[in-house]
Amino acid sequence: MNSAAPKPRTDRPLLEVRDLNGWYGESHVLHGVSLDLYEGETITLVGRNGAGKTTTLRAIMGLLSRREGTIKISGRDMIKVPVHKTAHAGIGYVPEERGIFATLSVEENLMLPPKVAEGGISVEEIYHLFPNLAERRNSPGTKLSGGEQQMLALARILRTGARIILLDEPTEGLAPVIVQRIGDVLLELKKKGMTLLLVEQNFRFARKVADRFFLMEDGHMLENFPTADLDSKMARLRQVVGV
Ligand SMILES: Nc1ncnc2c1ncn2[C@@H]1O[C@H](COP(=O)(O)OP(=O)(O)OP(=O)(O)O)[C@@H](O)[C@H]1O
Repeated sequence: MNSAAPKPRTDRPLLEVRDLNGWYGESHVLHGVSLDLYEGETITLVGRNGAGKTTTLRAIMGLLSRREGTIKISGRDMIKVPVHKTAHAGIGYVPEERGIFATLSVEENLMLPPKVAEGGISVEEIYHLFPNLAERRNSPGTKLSGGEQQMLALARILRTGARIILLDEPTEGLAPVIVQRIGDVLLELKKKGMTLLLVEQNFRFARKVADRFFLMEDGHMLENFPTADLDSKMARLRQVVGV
């Protein structure tokens, strides 16, 4: 468990979301969501199915039909930035469905997104971090296991130069040994100073990597607390999330 004392919050968050509202068409889904994410920190959004976790990630990336509120990266307001320029602020999104191109090889999938910011992780480093991707670099996407697809989806974003990575349910449907491997990779990325925003239902996994938990319900952010408080919050989480 990550029980390090929370660092004093005198610095500015790398990602700051204030009073974010989001819509799918006419359907108002996010109601004033706020969160802050500090450089090098990992936070996890938790909540029932339909609470608005994925929508929060999509709203941050500008992938909703309508959003209102404040989203700042390093103090720069992103709401008015065109969607195709969002990634240039050094933020990357790994969606739940992973989006691996079945007919392309591992390496082609990896090289597909352009580099959008300085300091991306090199292909050599990526293959060092994910040795099974190196072994399978010429295999087509169709031949990859779910775990390999998840690693490739993450690796592909790391190469772009993103320093803030939004990861939607990275362990969903994966065997325990692969979940463990993904946890180790995320801890490696934390050591490299990456800033991570996870959506995750697997608490045992999340407590290993997250510094704080953010609890959502019905499109609202209820509260956040450090991972050290997770045990004392379990009854509340059972009530809100149904774990
Ligand atoms: N493309 C869409 N069009 C319309 N409504 C949507 C769409 N996607 C999600 N919703 C609705 O938005 C609300 C929030 O969904 P969201 O996917 O963000 O929840 P979640 O907390 O990520 O849960 P899950 O784990 O089930 O994905 C739900 O009521 C859902 O039905």
